[in-house]
Amino acid sequence: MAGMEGGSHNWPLYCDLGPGISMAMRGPKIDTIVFDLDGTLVDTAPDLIAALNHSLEVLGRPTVEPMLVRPLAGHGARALLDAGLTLSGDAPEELIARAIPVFLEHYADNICTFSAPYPGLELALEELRIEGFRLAICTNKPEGLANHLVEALGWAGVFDAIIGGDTLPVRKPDPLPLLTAITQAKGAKAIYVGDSAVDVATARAAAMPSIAVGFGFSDVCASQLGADLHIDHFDMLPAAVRSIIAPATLIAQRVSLDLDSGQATVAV
Ligand SMILES: O=C(O)COP(=O)(O)O
Ligand SMILES: [Mg+2]
Repeated sequence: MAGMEGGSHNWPLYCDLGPGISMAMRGPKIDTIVFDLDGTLVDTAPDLIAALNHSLEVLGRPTVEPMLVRPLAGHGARALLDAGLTLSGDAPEELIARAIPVFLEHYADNICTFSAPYPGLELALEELRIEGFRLAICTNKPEGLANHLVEALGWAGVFDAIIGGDTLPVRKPDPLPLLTAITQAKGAKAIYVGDSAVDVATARAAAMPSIAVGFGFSDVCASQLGADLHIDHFDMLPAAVRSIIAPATLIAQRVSLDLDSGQATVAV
């Protein structure tokens, strides 16, 4: 680890470890893993884009190639409709407003036709549960749709809390939905796992570490999202969680040994 060779180091050594790791060291112990939903737990893009294309057909507009709008799949109905309409001309507000209920009705009726959890997710959740973590969802998807999807996937009871984009007066990147998810899950502190820059910003605003997944909807590479760690497959998640928590525990213990003497140094 950078800066740990050579016997002892002046406080604060944790600065070498990145902002999320240093946040993990302060205050209560991490006991909860909170997940974003669209593009993180579940590949919902096919059903969202099917709802978009249905809405475009109803409006008499041409349908779109899924790959053209996939990066917007985690940005909500309005952004998808705006992009879908713009591709074939204009996207006036009045048309978007008319299309939103059409989109939402079709999506609600077909929420889990093609949507599927990302590979390795269920095993990773089980492993985290066995290690004693609480599990929660913090998504910008409307809460009703989030609950509907979770039930359709057979996940009733898997998560200790589900906070949607309309659960509170504010949504991500405001930290309140993430903090509320932790409180509702009866946790104290979390790592937030997400697929977008908004998710990383939310974790940062809540002073919590984040892990970015590289298989979601973002067109920015996961390593560039500013998260503390990034993973390409859910089988890497339990180790990523441990590697955020373990060095913090290790260093905190070594630092506390020397805090008694008033000399905040770390013995290696
Ligand atoms: O549906 C949305 O608006 C975004 O959903 P997400 O926050 O789970 O990515
Ligand atoms: Mg997302």
